[in-house]
Order: sequence, then structure tokens, then C-alpha cells
Amino acid sequence: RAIETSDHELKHVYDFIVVGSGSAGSIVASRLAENAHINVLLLEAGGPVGGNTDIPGAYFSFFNGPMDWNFTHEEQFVGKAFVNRRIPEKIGLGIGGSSSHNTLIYNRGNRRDFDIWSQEFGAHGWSYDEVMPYFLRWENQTDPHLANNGFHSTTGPIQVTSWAKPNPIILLHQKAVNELGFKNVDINGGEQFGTTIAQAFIGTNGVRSSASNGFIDPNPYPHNLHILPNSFVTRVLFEGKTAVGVEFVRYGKLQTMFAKREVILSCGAVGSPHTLMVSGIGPKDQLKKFGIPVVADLPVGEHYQNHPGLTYNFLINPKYKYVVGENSAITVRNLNEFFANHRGPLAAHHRTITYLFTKNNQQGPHHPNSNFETGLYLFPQNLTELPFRYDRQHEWDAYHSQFMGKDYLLIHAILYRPRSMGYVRLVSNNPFVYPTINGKFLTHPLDMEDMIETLKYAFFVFERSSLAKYMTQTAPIPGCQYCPKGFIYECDSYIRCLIDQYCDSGFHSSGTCRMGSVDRKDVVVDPRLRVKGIDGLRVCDASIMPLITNGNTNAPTLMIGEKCAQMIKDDNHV
Ligand SMILES: Cc1cc2nc3c(=O)[nH]c(=O)nc-3n(C[C@H](O)[C@H](O)[C@H](O)COP(=O)(O)OP(=O)(O)OC[C@H]3O[C@@H](n4cnc5c(N)ncnc54)[C@H](O)[C@@H]3O)c2cc1C
Repeated sequence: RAIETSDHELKHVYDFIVVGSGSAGSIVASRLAENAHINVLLLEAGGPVGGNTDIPGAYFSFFNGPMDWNFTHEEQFVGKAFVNRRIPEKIGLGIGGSSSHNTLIYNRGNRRDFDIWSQEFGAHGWSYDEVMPYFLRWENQTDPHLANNGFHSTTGPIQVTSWAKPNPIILLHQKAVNELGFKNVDINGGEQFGTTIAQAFIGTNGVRSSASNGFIDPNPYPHNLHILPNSFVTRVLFEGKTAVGVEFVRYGKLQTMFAKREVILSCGAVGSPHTLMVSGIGPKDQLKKFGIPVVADLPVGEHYQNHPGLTYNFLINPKYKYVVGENSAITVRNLNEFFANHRGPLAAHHRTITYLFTKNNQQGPHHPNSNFETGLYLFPQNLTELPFRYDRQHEWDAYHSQFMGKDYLLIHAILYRPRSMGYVRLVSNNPFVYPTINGKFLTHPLDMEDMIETLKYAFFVFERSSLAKYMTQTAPIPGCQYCPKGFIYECDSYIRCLIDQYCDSGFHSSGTCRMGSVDRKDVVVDPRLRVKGIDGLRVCDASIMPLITNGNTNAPTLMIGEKCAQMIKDDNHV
């Protein structure tokens, strides 16, 4: 599929230039081009996607490959097992950005997240009631049980489905948490506290629904939406305090293009602050340190947030092998089912989500601060297929070998309202040198307490509920020991050690170009996403979140894209 605009069609000047074709940027470009009198140029550093990325069950295959920006955090306080204590950070490279590679979970976040943006940060227009229409604009909810509950839409271009035939063990898990008092809920509905089988960004044809195939590929408006993949933007160009165009490198050649109306940066929570800073918008001291002329002194790159997570596996008790059902291994049979019939285990998302709240959470069940996902997987036969490398790799290989070729039930415990904040900072004025990222995971003491409490609860479900008999405990992770007696959920020393060694990232980078009232010193963009003190420049992606939402970040970023597109249309009367 060729979506690349040919050289002879390209113009030198466009009405709008959108940089980055991710969850938000793809929507902005496509929505602006709905008006045939408007010319839009979309520049994306990576190439078109398809093939593996279309297969929901193969989402992990992009890790460490050419469609992964492959960042790592600076040395962390937790996650010591990773090489040099640098927790990997994943961000998608290519049309659709991270929406083309993510774990597919559809989770909008809590209504209070958006009300806090509006009330505490002065982001007027972003309360839950005000952002709801923009969630509905892109959604096509295909689950008939959810479609008419008042919280969903069936008319948008991005399809969402629920897992039609969950495996028996997933249903047993659901039953176990129900017995512990968690009701089945629609986490995208009125209340999140409870449990659910995840809604996922998958179409009724079994294929991943992304910002790429929902909005950009195939190009819906080839006449006035020009798309240049493989184009890395190195700088925004200014005349005084007005953005007038961009400089980019395509196939090794430096080029410039100009925007009559606006430049919109949608490079994600690492890419957007990086591009701003190398262009002269950022903290004055940092820019001066690298000899970059200052266009605006703003706290770009600060307030980085992400969700710390921890993954732990339990083997299925061989006595109860029948509870496994079909697993989502990449086998010839499953691939054939996927490609020939658009069905089968590779066309589904295999996780449940259970929302909790911890002692430190004043808002209780109405604004939960943690959750744990549970999913059924088949462990690879070959350990080189695992995505992460560790400092003492041989010990990790020995640990992982107990799972090889076996079905396991995964716990993914996530802290969803973390207090810790990190940063993205420059290390060079060369745009091709990655910035440094520091998630400062669990550095706030309450975050550590909340993570421990979340894990204890998840272990309790696996060890003491009606699910427990189906599980087999395994050898402990390298460097940690179980308590001599009792269960894991009672063993503080093991849980602390686990976090210390094995905590990682939820891959939800956000917050580095904070939105809010312009009189706040901590803000980079105003509530209409215009860069403070600059004309003709907006930022539109997960970086503008004043505080991270308490759920997976794709859905709110798609919403940000829809709302930004509408604001640009309104402000430009187009
Ligand atoms: C592995 C993984 C799993 C995830 N799982 C989930 C999940 O299950 N559910 C969920 O809701 N969220 C999930 N997320 C998070 C979610 O996908 C992101 O929060 C969201 O896609 C971010 O959107 P964005 O528009 O801010 O940035 P992105 O979608 O990352 O887009 C930024 C785009 O800009 C491009 N770019 C960057 N710099 C430049 C430059 N200088 N020039 C040109 N182009 C540039 C990038 O290549 C990229 O295409 C996951 C993310 C990852 C990586």
C-alpha cells in the first residue's frame, strides 16, 4: 500500500503541517483534510505499517525492531535487574505511532482525571463532560452489550471489540474476583472499580484498529492530505515568535516546508519535547548549555509521567490443563485462522482488568489508583524471543527456562495514579541524538507503598481465591527469596525485592508539555494546545496531559487528537 505522496505532487507551502503520525497526529491531519480547501502535510519519521502490526496476538513482535524507538530510562531506583538498571521504554515508530504497536487495551481513564485537568490546572474545556464528545467521535463500539449503555458510540472509524470466547481459566479468574466482591463493570462507563474482560482496539475482521488504519492508511484525502513517511523533523522554523515551517530529513536529504497557518507537533511525549528543545523552546539553562538560541523559555520536558508496572507469571497446574483452552501462540494453525478467516486466538485480546484502590488513596473506589491485568499466554520455546535483557542474563535464563513451552497466567500489576515525576532532557543540540528520559519510577515513597499493596492483592487472588488450585507456584526470581513459610502475598521481603529488581514501565509516557492556564509557570501549552508566547505552533499528543490518566493512554490521546482538530478548525474558521 503506497500512502507516500509522490514528489511531483508535493507543494512547498501548506496550510498546516502536522509532525508525527501517531495516535493524535494521524487524527489531526485527517480531520483537518476533511475540508477540501485546506492543504495538510503529515510528516512521520517511520514508515507505513501492516503485516505483523495488524495481528493483535503478535503485538510484542515489534519490540527492539525497526519500528521501535528503543529508548531506555536513565539508571532507576527500581528495576535493578535490567542492564545498567535502565528500564526499557517502548514507543512506536511509523504511521499510527504507538497505536500501531501497543497492547490494544481500550481504557479511557476516570472522569475525575479530566475534571482535575480542568479544575486544578485551569485546562478549561477539558472536564469529563466536555471531552466525552471527542471520545465518542472516533469510537465504533461493536459489543452489543455495551453499545447502548450511554457511554459509547458506534459511528467512529476506530472499532473496539470485546473478547467473544474467553478461555475457561480467564472465566475462572473472573469468577474468583467476583467472589471477592468485584462486580463486572464497563471500565469505560460510569464506574471503574470492579473487574472486566478488556475491550480492545480490534475490528470485527480480527485486525488491530489503529490511528493508521482508522484515519490515514489508505489516505482518505490524497488530493489535499500529503503524507511523507520516513521524514524525520529536525527543527521547527520561526520568524521571530511565529512558527513558519519545519526542516526535515528524508532519505538522507535535508528539506524545508512552510506552513501558512500552523505547525502542529504530535511526536509523542518524548519526541515533542525533544523537537521543541532543539528548535529553541525549552528551559533556558538547558538550551544555553547546548548553544541553542532561545525562542521561548518554557518547562518543556518536565513533569514526565508513566505507569510503573510489574509482571509475574504463574504456571497452570498440569492437573487442570483443560482450563487453558486455545492459547494465542504464533502457530501455523493460528496464523491460518487469522489470515484465512480473521478469527481465532490471534484475533483476540486475552486480558482481564481489575481496578483497586489502596489505603493512601483518599478518593477510594470512585477514583481507583491501581489495577492488575491478567492474561493467558504460551511461553516461547526459545528464550531469545523474550523482549528484555538483564544484567545477570544467565540467572534470568535459568529462571525463565521453567516456563519454556508452557501455558502461564500472567499478573501485570500497575500503579495508575503515580505521584512520581521525571523528565526528558537534551544531551546534545544534534536532533539525531536521542534525549535522555528519566521516569523516576516509584521514587515517591507513597508510590512504593501503593505498589506493594497492589501486588499483595494480586498475589492474594492467585494464592487464596477459588483460582488458586489451578495455579502452580514457580521458583523465585533471581536475587530474591521466598519467605520460609506462608504465601507470597504475606511475604513483604519477596514483594519488595521483586519491585526492586523487576519493576518496569507501562509504556505510557506523558506529561512533558503540560497543558493548563497560561498564568501557571509549569505550563507549556494553553488549553487550546497553543505553545505559550508563540504563534502558529501547537502540541497535540500525550505530552499535553497535565496529569497522567488512571488507565492506558491510547484512548485519551485519540480524544486529544479529535479535540485538537476541532479547536484548530474553530480558531482558523475552516
Ligand atoms: C508497547 C506499548 C504498549 C502499549 N499498550 C497500550 C494499551 O494496551 N492501551 C493503551 O491505551 N495504550 C497503550 N500504550 C500507550 C499508547 O499507545 C500511547 O500512549 C499513545 O499511542 C501515544 O500517542 P501519541 O500520539 O502521544 O504518540 P505516538 O503514538 O507515539 O506517536 C508519535 C509519532 O511521532 C513520530 N515522531 C517522533 N519524533 C518525530 C520527528 N522528529 N519527526 C517525525 N516524526 C516523529 C513517531 O515515530 C510516532 O509515530 C502502549 C504503548 C506501547 C509503546
